[in-house]
Amino acid sequence: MNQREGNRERRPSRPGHGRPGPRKEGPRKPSPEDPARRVALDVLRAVRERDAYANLALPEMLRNRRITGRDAALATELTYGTARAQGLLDEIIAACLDRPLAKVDALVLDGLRLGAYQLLRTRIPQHAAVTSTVDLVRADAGSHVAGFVNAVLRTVSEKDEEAWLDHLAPDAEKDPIGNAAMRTSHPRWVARSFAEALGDKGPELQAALEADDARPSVHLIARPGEITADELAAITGGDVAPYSPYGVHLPTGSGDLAESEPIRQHLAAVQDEGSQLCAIAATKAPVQGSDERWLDLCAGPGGKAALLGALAGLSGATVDAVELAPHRARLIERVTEGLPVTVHVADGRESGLDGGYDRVLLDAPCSGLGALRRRPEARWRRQPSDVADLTKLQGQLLAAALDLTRPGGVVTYVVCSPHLGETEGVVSETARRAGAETLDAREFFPGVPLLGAGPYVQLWPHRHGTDAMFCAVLRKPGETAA
Ligand SMILES: C[S@@+](CC[C@H](N)C(=O)[O-])C[C@H]1O[C@@H](n2cnc3c(N)ncnc32)[C@H](O)[C@@H]1O
Repeated sequence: MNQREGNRERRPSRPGHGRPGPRKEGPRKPSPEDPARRVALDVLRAVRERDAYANLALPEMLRNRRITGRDAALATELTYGTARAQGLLDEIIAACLDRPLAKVDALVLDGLRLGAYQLLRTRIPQHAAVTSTVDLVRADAGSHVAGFVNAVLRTVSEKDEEAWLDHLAPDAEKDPIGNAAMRTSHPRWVARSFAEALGDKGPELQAALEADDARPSVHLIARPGEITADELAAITGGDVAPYSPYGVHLPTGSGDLAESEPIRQHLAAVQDEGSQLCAIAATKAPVQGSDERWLDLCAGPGGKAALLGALAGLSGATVDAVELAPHRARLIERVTEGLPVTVHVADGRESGLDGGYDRVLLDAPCSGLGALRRRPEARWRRQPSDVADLTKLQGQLLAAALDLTRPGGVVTYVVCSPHLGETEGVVSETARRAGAETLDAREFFPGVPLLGAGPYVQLWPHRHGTDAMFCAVLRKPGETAA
């Protein structure tokens, strides 16, 4: 039943797009009665209006409004859950309207998404989900929209999520990718790129998308030479990571990490285990001859540079870290303080550095499709055209990385994406042009299972519990240094 059929008398005259009616000016006061939902709605709005990142905006708002405990947990669940499920929620909301979704005022749509998420994916009672949402939207967009929001949400609540999916999802036989995409709330093009990388449109694609839709645990790195993973796990109450010797997994929902003592003392940092494994691989690939000069060509904000720097310090090497954005270069300086790392603000394609490096890590700018689970709204913000722009830059940076490497030295190419354009496409073409040898990267991920046929490594949330990082290792041809 659509909204016209079921709730005609409740619908407002027309809460038109771009004409939201009377609104309060300036920042709205947090509602004392419902601080959690107020924060969630304000973050969703900031994401939409200012391109804010939910995982940065939310903790800041919680801190500023002094929201803690159960309210903070509820705000987190509602904000991230709604942002992640946005496309699916929109499909369902659209099915309850008698006009295009684009005609609904954006402020009202934020509220409808938040309300629909509560109805479909939480155990919050229907009455509480609807009434609280109506109250919030009324405060933001005016009383005239209250009946409309109430009516739409009541129509949403007539089915549970599974029933909506049965109603709306494409046929699984005819369109398996479209079906899996909708069932796991992913854009179709993202699901297709996963399917192409996995070589599967069936159960494994479904598992990969489901893992990508789940809230991930936070991974920490115990800084080599500062603290061991065992010690860090004991202090934080986490578990030692299965593959990285420096990794610790925290339980989901661990509190404010900025408050964590090991992080405050710079003994540990937040870093996905997949990122740790790729940085370690960059130090493991055998080079022929000297092994003292390392380069991190796209280093900001410095997670991998800090790990490289610590390992370089232990082995007597030094690291040059290049970053285009000055503010990100400053972050590298901060996290590599005391380590043998020199930071350069430059374009990696024309860094002006003297070449002849023994090892180069290129952790290239990428679509981030491999870390969507950590950035709730990202899957709806990214566009297929982003990838085309990025692959050109990635190819240029990889060619520059090979130029800066001495004969016999190695380049490790990493992206946080499984998209074949950014992974195999960039590497095979650039390696061919440069005449570089492709090494079997699986050898530098000891103990990590399910790495496929090689020579590249593609990690996956559903197989490894990591972000979907890609890693290729190339050796520059030519004479070796003594
Ligand atoms: C994937 S991030 C690197 C993450 C980093 N390795 C870490 O572990 O923290 C890519 C970085 O490359 C930088 N970047 C983008 N274009 C660049 C260029 N042409 N030269 C150098 N750095 C660039 C971005 O600003 C971004 O900080």
